[in-house]
Amino acid sequence: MGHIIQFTGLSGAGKTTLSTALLEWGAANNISIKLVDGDVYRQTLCKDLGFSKADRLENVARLGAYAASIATSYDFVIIAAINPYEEGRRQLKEQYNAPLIWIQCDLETLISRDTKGLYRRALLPDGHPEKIHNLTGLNDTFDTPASPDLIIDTTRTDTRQALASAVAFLNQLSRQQAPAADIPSPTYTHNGGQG
Ligand SMILES: Nc1ncnc2c1ncn2[C@@H]1O[C@H](COP(=O)(O)OS(=O)(=O)O)[C@@H](OP(=O)(O)O)[C@H]1O
Ligand SMILES: Nc1ncnc2c1ncn2[C@@H]1O[C@H](COP(=O)(O)OP(=O)(O)O)[C@@H](O)[C@H]1O
Repeated sequence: MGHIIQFTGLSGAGKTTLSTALLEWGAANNISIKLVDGDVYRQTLCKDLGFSKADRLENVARLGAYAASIATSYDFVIIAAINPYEEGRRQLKEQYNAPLIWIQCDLETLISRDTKGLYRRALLPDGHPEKIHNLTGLNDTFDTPASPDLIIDTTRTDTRQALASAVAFLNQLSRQQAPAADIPSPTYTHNGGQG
């Protein structure tokens, strides 16, 4: 049974970038990792869901159930969703023993990155036809994680540093929960990210 790990973090914080880096690292080190990315599964498994609190909690619950259903086939399954509510995070932790990694980033930096144009739209004046009224962290709830198992602040670190922290965490998790399995140190050479 592989470890299920949950991410939390605002849009643009770096959940997908870090996960992709982890997948590359895993492929290079014979560690099987499956990425369950909220943004992607909203096109399939969760395409009936919107962004109300109830729908976001349902979304995260479905991703958790899916991750659990495939966890025997991988060393790690990463749920990379915004996952904005403590209630949803606690549920994944209790049900699947899934540690929480907070991919943190200042709002100011997110607004300047704005890779998908969502922050620009959320900052439009009321009444504008393109305005988004429920963008997490800007005009919708993001509960501050009360007890994350790891915080990776992408405001101040580049992707390589973020990856090193995540790999160290996975390594520790393997040692704690399955002493026989050890994970090699990172040999990551990707140039993506800032800094
Ligand atoms: N209003 C609003 N708030 C937040 N996010 C929005 C919104 N509208 C669209 N998007 C896009 O949906 C992606 C978030 O999906 P998640 O499944 O991760 O969200 S959640 O965990 O259910 O809150 C998120 O993907 P990421 O940018 O990868 O985080 C956005 O691209
Ligand atoms: N340390 C870092 N870790 C991850 N992404 C970073 C980092 N520093 C800068 N970035 C950039 O931030 C953006 C994050 O986008 P993305 O990974 O799609 O975020 P999310 O999946 O959380 O919405 C990318 O353009 C990425 O290059």
